[in-house]
Amino acid sequence: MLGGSTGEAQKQPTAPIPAQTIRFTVPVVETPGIFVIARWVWALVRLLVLLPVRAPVTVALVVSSALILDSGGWVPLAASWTIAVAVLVLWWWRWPHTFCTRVALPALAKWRWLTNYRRHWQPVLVVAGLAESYQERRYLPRIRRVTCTEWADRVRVKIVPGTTPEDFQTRVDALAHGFAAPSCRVHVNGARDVTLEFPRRDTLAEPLDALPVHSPVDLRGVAMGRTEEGDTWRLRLHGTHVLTVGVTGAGKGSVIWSAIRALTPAIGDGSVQVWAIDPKRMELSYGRPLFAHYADSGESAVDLLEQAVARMQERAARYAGKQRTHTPSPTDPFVVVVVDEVAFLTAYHPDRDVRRRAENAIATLTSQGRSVGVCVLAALQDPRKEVMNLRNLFPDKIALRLDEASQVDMVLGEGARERGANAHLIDPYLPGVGFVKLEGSPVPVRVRAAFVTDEDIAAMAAQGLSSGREVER
Ligand SMILES: Nc1ncnc2c1ncn2[C@@H]1O[C@H](COP(=O)(O)OP(=O)(O)OP(=O)(O)O)[C@@H](O)[C@H]1O
Repeated sequence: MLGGSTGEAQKQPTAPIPAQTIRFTVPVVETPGIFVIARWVWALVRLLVLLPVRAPVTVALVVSSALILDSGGWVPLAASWTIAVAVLVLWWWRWPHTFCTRVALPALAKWRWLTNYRRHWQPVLVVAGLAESYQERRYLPRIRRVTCTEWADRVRVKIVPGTTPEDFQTRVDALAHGFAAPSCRVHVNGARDVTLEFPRRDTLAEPLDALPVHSPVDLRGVAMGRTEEGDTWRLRLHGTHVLTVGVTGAGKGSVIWSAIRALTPAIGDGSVQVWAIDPKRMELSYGRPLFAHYADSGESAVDLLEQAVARMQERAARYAGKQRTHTPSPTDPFVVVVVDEVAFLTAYHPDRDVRRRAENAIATLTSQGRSVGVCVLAALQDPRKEVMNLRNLFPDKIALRLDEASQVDMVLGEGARERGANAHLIDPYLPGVGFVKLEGSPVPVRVRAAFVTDEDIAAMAAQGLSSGREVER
């Protein structure tokens, strides 16, 4: 018989775990004072040797001032400084651009590095959770370089191995607040190499007048307004569909009108047609002469959409087996179907049949219209699925001011808010400001649409008609 019962062999759940007999640990050896002092001396020598390389201008100024003071006294020193300042003022006055890029911005970058980024780097990154610990050592992302543009600071960072740029992208709010900036955006340069961009001022605070119209029209990027970096914001229309979302007063009208304005020369020569649906009768009615078709009631809007579907299908049948892309021409114009407040047709219209037909037509146009030269440019106030379940059929989306943080990802796609697209925080006094994703980059860009006034629209309508275009009704 085996010794002991099964019950005896079982461990009591409360029984203490026996201590290990031998534990291996790293011995702690006290560092002798001489080593500590030697390290400080080495750091000081290294600093003095590297200083002329790291700050050549400052070192040259200090050394030359000291030499002048030593050889001639205070008067020659004051005279030299006066001449140097006069030369700088002359430079700034005669060549402000080169003064800015060669003197002012590099000096500002040094100042910002010293007083903001270098000073707060460790605490901000540790508290934001971007410093890593391994075997009791802390690893901190390293600042490679700080540069300044006219409106932002750019901090180039070498990230800790094992972390990813996404770790920074998900902490942009913490970084922005930590370095006292209104926002922060992360650009990936390469492996372990990112740039953090901190705006110093809002370049989009001032409204933008309607942009000049250029002919011929480039449908791959019509000029809509300005990006935060000061470039022209261009929106592709041919081969895509665009959904603009924003609360009432967010400036959806300025997005629609900026696009139509850029198309005016092509509307004039007949290679582009705009078909407009205007349920509010306020937004688009002013530019009626520009539109090939116009509808302002539920039934007429659905008729217009179904007509666009028929045109699209006729074209697709004609192209089948012969051509795979559409080239705009007066015989086969590029059709832009503009739908203001699309939810009126898809969710709010009392007639169920109108809602169903409108949804079917929009779904058909957005899923099949791209390659045959039909684009839907729609505006919407509420992006929730119950209101607009077709939003994913629009490849390009623009998020103007939104009501809730959760709506940002609904419009711009998952992770957009974490990457800094705070569309819910846009100032109500900045209509036309929003976020877009430009082609080839997951990072949302802040933009402002130009404001097209009623007078501009009247002039555009006159131009469209004076080109001899016949308006279909
Ligand atoms: N890009 C812009 N720049 C400056 N001001 C603008 C801009 N866009 C709109 N505004 C101002 O904001 C007001 C509201 O704009 P708009 O009517 O385009 O908003 P909306 O989003 O279409 O609102 P709704 O859905 O209620 O029609 C305009 O009357 C205009 O004064």
